[in-house]
Amino acid sequence: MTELLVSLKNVHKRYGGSTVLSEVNLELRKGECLLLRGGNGQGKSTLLKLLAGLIAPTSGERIIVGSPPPVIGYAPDRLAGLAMTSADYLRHMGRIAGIEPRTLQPRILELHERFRLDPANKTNMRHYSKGMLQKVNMMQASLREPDLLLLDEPFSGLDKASVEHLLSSLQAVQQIGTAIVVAVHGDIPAEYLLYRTLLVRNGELFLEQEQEQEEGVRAKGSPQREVRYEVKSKLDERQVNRLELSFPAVQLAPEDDGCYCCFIPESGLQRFIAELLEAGGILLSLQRQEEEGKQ
Ligand SMILES: Nc1ncnc2c1ncn2[C@@H]1O[C@H](COP(=O)(O)OP(=O)(O)OP(=O)(O)O)[C@@H](O)[C@H]1O
Repeated sequence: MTELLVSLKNVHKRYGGSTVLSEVNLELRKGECLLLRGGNGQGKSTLLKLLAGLIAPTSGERIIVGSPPPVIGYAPDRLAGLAMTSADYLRHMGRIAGIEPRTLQPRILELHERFRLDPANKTNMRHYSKGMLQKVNMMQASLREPDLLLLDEPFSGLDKASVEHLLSSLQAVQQIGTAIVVAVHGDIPAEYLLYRTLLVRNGELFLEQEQEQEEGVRAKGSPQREVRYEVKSKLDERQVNRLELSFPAVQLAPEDDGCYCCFIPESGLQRFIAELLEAGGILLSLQRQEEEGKQ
């Protein structure tokens, strides 16, 4: 399995007399994406804050793995419109986070470019739209190139094009090995992201699904294309079981020559290969396929 970053072991959280989370056990690994779904007041934000280390469990443990420990970026559910520009805000936050000025400035420019905001915009953030504030919120969380990115309702206030753009940015972030946890109310059109979904209900976590979408995130007007990889490998039974457990949505089909073949969407390839090799499997061939997607 890929590297463990953070785990919660038998965590309970109470506010006053009321229990918000009970017996939460959760492991987050490099490069994975976890969607936390649930209605209002079910405990999603509380869980994100526990993972971020911003609040302590009432009982149970939060374990951080690695030396140096993983960098964690956290974007709360909303950012207040402050009387400063986005670049000034990020400069402040970067200094507080201990980023050196010569690294900070290019990082701020890069994040403005990634989230399509103008770094030279002199407008105060208090005049920003909800969507623009949401972007600055995520830029703040991404300042230190986090190993784990925790996002609370990042899509609220974003129009369709911005949601699609954010999803493709998250895909790029996941592909370089960053783990992402996103709290949302409903479903998200998370094409290309390989993720598993946990439902937070009455303080407990329920595994919903591991989702693998093969349709691409599409820029308006561009042709719709699906990219996937045909992976052929030599695996024993134990290795097949391990891969099936980690990637329930992927079918490992036995071939006549005793090898296994499966199709992996581009977004999940890196994680799948890492797991296959770590389990001791032998990679025989990898073939890229690109075809017209369905309308
Ligand atoms: N600091 C706090 N003090 C007391 N109660 C709190 C505190 N923070 C959260 N709660 C309560 O804990 C419960 C879970 O809140 P939380 O914000 O984690 O839910 P949520 O699933 O994120 O909800 P939403 O989707 O509405 O943001 C709610 O009943 C909330 O009122």
